[in-house]
Amino acid sequence: MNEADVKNLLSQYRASIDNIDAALVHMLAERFRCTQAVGVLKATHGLPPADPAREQTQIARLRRLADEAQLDPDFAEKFLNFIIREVIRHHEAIAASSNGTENSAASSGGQQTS
Ligand SMILES: C=C(O[C@@H]1C=C(C(=O)O)C=C[C@H]1O)C(=O)O
Repeated sequence: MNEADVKNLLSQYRASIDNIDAALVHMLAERFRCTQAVGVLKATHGLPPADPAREQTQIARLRRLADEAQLDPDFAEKFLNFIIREVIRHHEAIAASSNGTENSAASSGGQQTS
């Protein structure tokens, strides 16, 4: 393979990587939009920000899916835990702010400002 072919192939891979990164951002934005609404629901009804039993179910499922997809299950677990920790931080902030109705997902677009 000559230098021009290598450059061409590299830029093709990078175009796919850029598309995948964009999809990840959009998927994460949608996920956080949902979890912000869950945070408001929980705060309004006095439910705790974290649900460790639900998390265990999600982790077990994601590890299975990762394994099937030839993705390292440990990496998948770490990635999910990283996201969940951030969600719980948002839920704690929502619960701390009045009764949770003012800091709604609809009004903030799912984005945490603090
Ligand atoms: C979103 C929730 O709140 C927390 C965040 C979770 C998540 O980001 O998937 C899962 C469980 C909870 O600890 C929920 O209870 O469903």
